[in-house]
Amino acid sequence: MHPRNSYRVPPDFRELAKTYPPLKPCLIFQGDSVSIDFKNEVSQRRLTEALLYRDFGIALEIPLNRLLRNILDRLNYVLWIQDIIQATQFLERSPIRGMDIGTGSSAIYPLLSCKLDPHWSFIATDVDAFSLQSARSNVEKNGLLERIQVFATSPDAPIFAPLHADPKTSIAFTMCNPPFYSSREDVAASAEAKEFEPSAVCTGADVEMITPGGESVFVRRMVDESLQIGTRCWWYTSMLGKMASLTEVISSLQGHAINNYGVTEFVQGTTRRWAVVWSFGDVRLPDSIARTTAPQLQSLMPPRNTLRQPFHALSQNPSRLAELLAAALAAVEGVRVVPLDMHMHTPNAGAAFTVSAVKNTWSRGARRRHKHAAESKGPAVPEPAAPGLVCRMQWILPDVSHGQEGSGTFLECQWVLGKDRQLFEGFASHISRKVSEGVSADPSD
Ligand SMILES: C[S@@+](CC[C@H](N)C(=O)[O-])C[C@H]1O[C@@H](n2cnc3c(N)ncnc32)[C@H](O)[C@@H]1O
Repeated sequence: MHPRNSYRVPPDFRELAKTYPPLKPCLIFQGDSVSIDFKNEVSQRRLTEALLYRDFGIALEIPLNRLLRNILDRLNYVLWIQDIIQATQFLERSPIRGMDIGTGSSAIYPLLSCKLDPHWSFIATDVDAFSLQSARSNVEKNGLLERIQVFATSPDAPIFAPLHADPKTSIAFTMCNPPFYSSREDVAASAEAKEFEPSAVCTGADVEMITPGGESVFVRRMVDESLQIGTRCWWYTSMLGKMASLTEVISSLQGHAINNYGVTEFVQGTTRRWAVVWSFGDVRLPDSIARTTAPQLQSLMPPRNTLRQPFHALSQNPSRLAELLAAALAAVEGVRVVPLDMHMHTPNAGAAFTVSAVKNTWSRGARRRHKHAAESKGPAVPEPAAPGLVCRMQWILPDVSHGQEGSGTFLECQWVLGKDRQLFEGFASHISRKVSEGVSADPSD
């Protein structure tokens, strides 16, 4: 579960019903304990409505013939999108506009997101007339008509129809909980497999749950379409309910040479869901957002954007480490180095710098080419204006409260911006080597 998801423990149903009286008839009293019947569709909906009302001030009516099983996984997904935007907001300043593909009758993602962040707005699409009407009414009931635009589309139209309709529109992200199954038989087979799960109520309409080829085909259509939309959307994302679909979507991204992507896993009880993110921009996500530690997913993970080199010597002398790092950075020609106050964000962070480089000036080959150009006195080649690499270099100092990983001293290089992985890895290894040389030459340890 996402660390900011507050639903780690079951609610006090009695108290909840006091705040939201329509839940009262659903309460089941057994001695001192109070619960509800999770297999009862009405009870489930009242519980979801009650939590949304109490915790987010959202007034919602969930029709009995449409899906909204629980909000825990919906909240997990919204919080992960928040993480992505917050980590990369140096480019996408507020206001932030997102698009929810297949918003459903509740418009749950736009409502939750807009209640959590007053700077966010949404385009919310769907193909189902009933859901569109119900979504509009829920948006209106919550006074969010100015921030959530409900957009009717059709199954044959492009999935990102609103971006096609207006080529000037650009957005920060897309999100989607796609129809999951490929057919009624697929729904039945899945229900059978879940026979013994305690809360296996699934009462969606066919249009919500079924799409030709299932979720994998739907999301791979998104990948194909995103090639045309490109950087008019910074972060394309989708939820996935089957591990096999995740494998197929990642393989589609790799097939299109989309290397700026990430995967996360949402675990809730025995249920696992995944979400995938990709981008054509050059902003790189921290590994904490784009990679999971789940062993069975490692083969699907993108390469690391954070490289760590252990340093045991001088671990008791953070100010000397800071000097060595500053000196190694200062010795690289043509890079801009800005010191950062990382202590505000990471308690065990030592000295930290943001480094921007227009091009490779540090490798032996680059230095040789530079010397040759200077000697030949030919016409000056204009420098590119934008940096080809931005990264954050910092010391991570021992911190016993952070378990094993926090118990050593590391030089960390986090890729923040750029298209060229070799440039990033080459720079990280150059600085690491220079700092190592400085540490070895230092008589004080
Ligand atoms: C699994 S439901 C998700 C509903 C809601 N987002 C939620 O999480 O509760 C999938 C939704 O996608 C809609 N849908 C199906 N095909 C679509 C398409 N091509 N474009 C937009 N929405 C579509 C369905 O009508 C349905 O509302």
